Amino acid sequence: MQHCIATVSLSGTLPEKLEAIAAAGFQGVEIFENDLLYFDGSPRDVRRLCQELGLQIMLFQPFRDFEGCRRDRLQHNLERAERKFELMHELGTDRILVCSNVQPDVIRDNAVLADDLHQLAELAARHEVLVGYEALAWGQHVNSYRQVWDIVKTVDHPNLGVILDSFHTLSIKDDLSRLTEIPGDKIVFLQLADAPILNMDVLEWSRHFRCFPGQGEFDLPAFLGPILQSGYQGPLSLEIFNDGFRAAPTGGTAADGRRGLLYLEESTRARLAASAEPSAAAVLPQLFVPAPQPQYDGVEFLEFAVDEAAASRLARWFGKLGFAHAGQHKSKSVNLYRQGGINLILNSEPDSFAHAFFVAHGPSLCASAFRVNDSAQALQRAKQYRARSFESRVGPNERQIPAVRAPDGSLQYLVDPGADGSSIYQSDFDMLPGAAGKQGLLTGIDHFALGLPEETMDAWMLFFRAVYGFKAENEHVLPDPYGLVKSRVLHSPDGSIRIPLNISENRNTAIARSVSTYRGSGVQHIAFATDDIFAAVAAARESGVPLLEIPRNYYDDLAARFDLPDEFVASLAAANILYDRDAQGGEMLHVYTAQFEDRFFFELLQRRAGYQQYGAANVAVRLAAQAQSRARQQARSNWYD
Ligand SMILES: O=C(O)c1ccc(O)c(O)c1
Ligand SMILES: [Mg+2]
Repeated sequence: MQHCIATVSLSGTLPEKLEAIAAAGFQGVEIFENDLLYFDGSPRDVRRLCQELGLQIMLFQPFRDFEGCRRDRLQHNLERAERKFELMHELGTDRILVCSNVQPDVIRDNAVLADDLHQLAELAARHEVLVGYEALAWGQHVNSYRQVWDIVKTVDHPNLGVILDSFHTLSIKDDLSRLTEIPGDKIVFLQLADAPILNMDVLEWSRHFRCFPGQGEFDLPAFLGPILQSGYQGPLSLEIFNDGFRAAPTGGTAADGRRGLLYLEESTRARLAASAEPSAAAVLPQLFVPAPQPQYDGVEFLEFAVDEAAASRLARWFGKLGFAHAGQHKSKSVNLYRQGGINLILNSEPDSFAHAFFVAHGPSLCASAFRVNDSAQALQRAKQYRARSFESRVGPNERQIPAVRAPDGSLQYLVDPGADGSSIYQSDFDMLPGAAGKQGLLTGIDHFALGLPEETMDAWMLFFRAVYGFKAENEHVLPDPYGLVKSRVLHSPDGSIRIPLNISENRNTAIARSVSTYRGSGVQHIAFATDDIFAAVAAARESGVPLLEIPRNYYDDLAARFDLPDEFVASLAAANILYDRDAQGGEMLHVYTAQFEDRFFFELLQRRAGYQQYGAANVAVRLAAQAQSRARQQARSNWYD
């Protein structure tokens, strides 16, 4: 379908916005009146600029507080409209949005509103433009698309139709069943926005918290599906009022918007394909179908960008945690460490992607690799979703692994089993005696958590949902001793890959400090799975892994909360193991290591009886314990001691 976006959705000057919109591949644009007012050129200049960029001006908006106004204002309002119609000729657009009146003195009589809109439609006919009437959710009298449709039906004029906006309909949980009543050709325009579910004043919610499809929590396919079924063929247009977007780099936001519309098309298509109605089958050919999302089988490896010195320090940590040095790259300064099904790579190759990443961020996670059933297909899907692919320099006989750039520029490799059954390591590495992987106590990567700059969370959500088909779990707000942390887990549909994403608005929380240390997003911790947490802790202690100490008070509370036997609680306390239990009796037992150079730490974790969460209740305990440990360390290192 054709894609359009309102200029209000982006930061920058009008020419900057238009350039970004064209570069992202939109066919059209809604000119928001304020953007025109602030532009130091004529409407004809805007028209020319759009033409040069290959953009069609699909709508001009908004026109406010027209219908049902004070009777002595009506003539003035019609004259005001006429001036806008003339302006639209200069812009070269034939559609205008009239939003429902929000003035307290509006006349609450649909016959009067219909009469006013009839006069407006007559005027529009003389100017050969179309008027679309939109219900604002906070409209004084008209606040639902159902009222708008009733009035438009009454007026019954070829130059007046309906404008639908998903925000105004879904924010008030409006009845969607009458959407199919509106014939497609009576829908003048269709605006789409997602949003997080928030309990707040609807006007404030709309003006500050809208986001792109796939970034929020609205059921947009339930809204778009019926509209397409009733024959709407016009563009899908984004109209996003969002404080973060107004401040974010223009090009990236526009690109996210395009991805959001593609994702909405794919999700709506899936919904309609499951329907038995013939009108649903009829619209499928219009909708975006990318390559199917891959099937996943866990994390293949995690790769760290390091220099020689950091490589040897981190390798010592890996050794203490039971990893074997399993391979040495044939042509690069890259080493593989392995235990159970876990592969960790240290990359200190000068003049490489990892090196550039190291220079920018210091010791950090520069790449992760997902095991997929078909990496070529997974890469194709990523490209269809306009992700950037990456090709690394490979030596002779080394394997080129398909890779995609994540929103922060780090890499995500897509690794499939390969036709000849050989592993990616066999072709590129000289394998060492420990190559089979030490049969240690750690068996796999349960999850790895990232800390993100606050304003980038939306982009990550959409990227993982669209490109990889990951699911987003509900947001948790967690207390850090110095502020709040918001955490949302993304996981592959089968649960084999889990990535908690964390943001914080406060400046001194663990997440905020992580963002400042890395100068951007970065890995916060990596959780290794074990089948025997007590043995894993004993082994870690034995080899001198510093573990995070948990206060005694925590265990007293635990005994009370879960009614656990005293000896069990004592054994947890002795090992600094945190505990959680879900409603079905599933259990999680976990410990944390100290931080590696104030950047990231490891978690050893055992899930029992199908426990699926992350011990959110324990995060606050961990954050407080980490803050205390940092304070102790600082006290020890004071210069005057
Ligand atoms: O917030 C507003 O005023 C506003 C204006 C125009 C729209 O199309 C809309 O959805 C909201
Ligand atoms: Mg709107």
